[in-house]
Amino acid sequence: MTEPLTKPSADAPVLVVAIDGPAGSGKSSVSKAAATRLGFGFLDTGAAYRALAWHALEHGSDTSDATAVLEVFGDFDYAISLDPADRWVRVGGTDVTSAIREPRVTDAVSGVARVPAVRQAVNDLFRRLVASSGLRGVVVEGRDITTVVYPDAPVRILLTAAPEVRAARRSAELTSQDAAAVAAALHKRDAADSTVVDFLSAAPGVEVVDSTHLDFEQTVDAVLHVVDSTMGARDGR
Ligand SMILES: Nc1ncnc2c1ncn2[C@@H]1O[C@H](COP(=O)(O)OP(=O)(O)O)[C@@H](O)[C@H]1O
Ligand SMILES: Nc1ccn([C@@H]2O[C@H](COP(=O)(O)OP(=O)(O)O)[C@@H](O)[C@H]2O)c(=O)n1
Repeated sequence: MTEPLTKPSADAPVLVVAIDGPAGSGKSSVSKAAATRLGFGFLDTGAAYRALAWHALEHGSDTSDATAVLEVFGDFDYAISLDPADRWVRVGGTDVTSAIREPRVTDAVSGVARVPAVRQAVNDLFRRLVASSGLRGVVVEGRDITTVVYPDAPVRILLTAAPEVRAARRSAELTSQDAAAVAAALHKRDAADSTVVDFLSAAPGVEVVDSTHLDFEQTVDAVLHVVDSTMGARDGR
């Protein structure tokens, strides 16, 4: 299935595989693996909201105050790698790849993601990053990618898993933190985020991949199966 990374011609559209889902469903890790197998780029959109939350905290701003968030958004200089083999995130030249995963950022992120003007501006940025990537395809993952950012993407998937399974996976990843606290923070963030976008039910035309009873490789295969069958149907295969 692997194809050359670059586009066949400069004006060919970038093929977008749009993946949504709640926290801990595997969006980031599964999308990265799927992108690698497809020879595509990978865009983690949550990293932009996390980086903005980090930036606001650096300024000592109140991330629950929309006016304060908009003020720091004014000098938010954001850059991200689309290369699944070399992931990095920078704000104003500072590498924040690890810092944006810290609990203080995770706790603050839903506040900045609630501001409509921020969402509109970062969504435009995502589309520009993908369109100018020069890549043949990009797997784009987040909360509103299948519905708001790329409602017309040729492949749209909602990746989901039972809440207790998602909490257990996130706790297994964050071994230095108390498991009950990690689970509580994840459910609290889902509740806050779901007031902004519906990422728990699939919009018309969106395929559901439920990984509750699948291991990691089986989940990647299930996503690639949707890509293959959707593209095959589109190409008349
Ligand atoms: N199907 C799966 N089975 C087991 N572990 C998984 C599966 N999918 C993802 N994981 C693991 O669960 C954790 C959370 O996945 P992640 O990609 O960070 O989710 P999200 O981006 O949706 O928050 C990671 O440690 C990842 O390796
Ligand atoms: N497309 C997106 C992506 C993330 N987000 C916000 O950014 C936060 C962090 O996203 P993430 O993808 O890193 O979170 P996880 O699902 O990986 O835990 C989410 O909790 C949302 O508040 C969003 O609003 N829209």
